[in-house]
Amino acid sequence: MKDVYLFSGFLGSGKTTLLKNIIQQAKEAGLKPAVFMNELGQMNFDSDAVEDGVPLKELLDGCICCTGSEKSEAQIQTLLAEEEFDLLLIETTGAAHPVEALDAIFSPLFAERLNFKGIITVADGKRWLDRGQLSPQIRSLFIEQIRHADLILANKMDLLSEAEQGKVTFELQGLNSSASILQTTHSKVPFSMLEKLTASKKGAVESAPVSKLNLNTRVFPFAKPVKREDFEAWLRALPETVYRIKGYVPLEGDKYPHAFQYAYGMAQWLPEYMKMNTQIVVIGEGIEGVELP
Ligand SMILES: Nc1nc2c(ncn2[C@@H]2O[C@H](COP(=O)(O)OP(=O)(O)OP(=O)(O)O)[C@@H](O)[C@H]2O)c(=O)[nH]1
Repeated sequence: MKDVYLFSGFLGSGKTTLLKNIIQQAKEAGLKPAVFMNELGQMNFDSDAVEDGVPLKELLDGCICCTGSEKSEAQIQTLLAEEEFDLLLIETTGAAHPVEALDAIFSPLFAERLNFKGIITVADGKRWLDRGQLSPQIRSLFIEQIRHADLILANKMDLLSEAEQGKVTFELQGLNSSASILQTTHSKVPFSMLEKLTASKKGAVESAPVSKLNLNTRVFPFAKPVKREDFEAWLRALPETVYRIKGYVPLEGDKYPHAFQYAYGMAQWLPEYMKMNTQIVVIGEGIEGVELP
């Protein structure tokens, strides 16, 4: 039996960061992880985060739930048939309801082969404190992701004061008293803590299905390099309902594009050392009017 862990959490909360940490730790423990990811939008930036040699399957353009769990089943079946691995790490899109995403894992096809260990939900502490600014549907998804977790990471603690850290932890625990909760920065959790999980039986899903969310994704290819100041001014002017941007941005004067991440008002630039497809994906509500600078 192969242990399966499901990583849940809102857009930009730190799931890919967790994935990278756990891949590293599992390898150090002599285990071979495989990864199954799905992405909202047709681009697979996050798969760049998975190092070579780790078996990886992706489901682009949607979440496990809304593109049909059959497709996910097929991908997992291929992984099982073609690859040697000890554990499976599944990163769901930030727009997925964690329980709906379980459908594929609990397929009778895998009953003898997969041992589901639990849902690990990464919650962005700052976003939690400011949840009043989210639309009701998005807020309820955020809450569902916490309620169904077996382990909650109260993440991005470095961005909060001690009092805020306490408040977040207390409130998250109040939503789900049966889950363990850990305060983290950059989703740092010992793999041994995940190994100790034994998943609780998941009940019926009561909340609004994700398909009713008004989340949209748009992909913007760059025709030419942009000035960093112009791009940053554009970011500041974006509506608050833009939750997530990722991609590769060509900057004037630089040979290679920069990997770019934006989550909840915070931008991160990382230099790249090779040619990448210069485009970004923007995820949010009411983003029809958004155009590149
Ligand atoms: N300051 C701070 N930044 C963090 C922390 N954890 C992750 N980040 C940053 O937050 C951004 C989003 O992190 P990811 O791990 O890509 O988030 P994700 O949940 O995989 O995002 P999606 O796949 O879009 O849902 C990145 O720029 C990370 O470097 C943290 O604890 N503190």
